[in-house]
Amino acid sequence: MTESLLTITDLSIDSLRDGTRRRIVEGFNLSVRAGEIYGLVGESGSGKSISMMASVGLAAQGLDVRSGTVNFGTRRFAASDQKSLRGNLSHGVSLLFQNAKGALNPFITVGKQVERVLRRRRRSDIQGELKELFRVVGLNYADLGRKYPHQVSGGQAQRVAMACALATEPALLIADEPTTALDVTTEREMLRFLASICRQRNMAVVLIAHNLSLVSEYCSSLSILHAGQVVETGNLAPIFAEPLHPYTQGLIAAVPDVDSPRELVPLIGSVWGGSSELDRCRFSHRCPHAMPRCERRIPPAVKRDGREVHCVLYEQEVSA
Ligand SMILES: Nc1ncnc2c1ncn2[C@@H]1O[C@H](COP(=O)(O)OP(=O)(O)OP(=O)(O)O)[C@@H](O)[C@H]1O
Ligand code: NI
Repeated sequence: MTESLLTITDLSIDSLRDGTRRRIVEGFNLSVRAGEIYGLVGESGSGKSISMMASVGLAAQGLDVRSGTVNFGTRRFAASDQKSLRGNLSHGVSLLFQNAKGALNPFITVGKQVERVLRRRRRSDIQGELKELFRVVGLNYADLGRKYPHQVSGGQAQRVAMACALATEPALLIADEPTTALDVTTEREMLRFLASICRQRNMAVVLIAHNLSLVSEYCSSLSILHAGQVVETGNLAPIFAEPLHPYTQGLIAAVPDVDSPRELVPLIGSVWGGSSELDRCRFSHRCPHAMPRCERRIPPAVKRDGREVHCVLYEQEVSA
């Protein structure tokens, strides 16, 4: 099996908003191999973006990285050392966000914007490489290179952003809801395309998303995050075949199935409800199986069939 490219271990992050300290990511782990698409799924506010941004040294103001280590290739960093993470990972990691159109500079043609990124690492044959990059992302440089961002479609803008991201030949791409702003057809096209680039370049991708069913079509491994805690993580197939965590079960039950339509089961309650105690399962206030011990400590990690589940329902397996 290929070695892991990026491994995040025991990442914890506090928020310092309004003068109060709040633990918003607790014991986050993730490991992605070269050439693999890794899905990171959870509801809005569950901590997907801040976990990944903090892992590459881009934790925003108001956040305090309390613990964790990041291994990237053969190097190891303390997650709290954001400066050194930023300095060292900026060469191997690219980021892709939603709303590419808004992120591109409206006063510079899309061709020039890709060219600028390209110039940071290449000295020769810039024009040839530029045309090639446009071709790789499925765009024609002659048609689009001289257009300004407002003159291209949302899907085309996202491809331009992808060309910028690929121009540095990253080993890892963190795609934070890259298709949320696109229509369903363009969204699938974009993800299929991402998957093929990932294979061709042996590039690792962490794909952050809300939509579990969509992500599951493209990734081989998955982490499901709830209120800053990973609830279930590992290989996609066993998680889908037999979701163990009640939250994963709820998410999968909420996915419409075209082949066998059934009533959808909406998840009740909000991500951050429940008591503000730190050492507890943060899903217990929404959980149909909640019991008193869920409130007493962070649930243990239980390994089963190529995945790990964090839930007291399986804790007898830890000692077994
Ligand atoms: N700069 C910040 N300072 C303090 N708290 C923050 C900051 N940025 C985000 N948070 C808080 O961290 C939590 C997780 O935010 P994050 O953006 O990672 O969620 P997410 O899972 O990416 O959600 P979405 O799907 O909406 O993007 C939220 O409760 C948010 O309010
Ligand atoms: Ni986010």
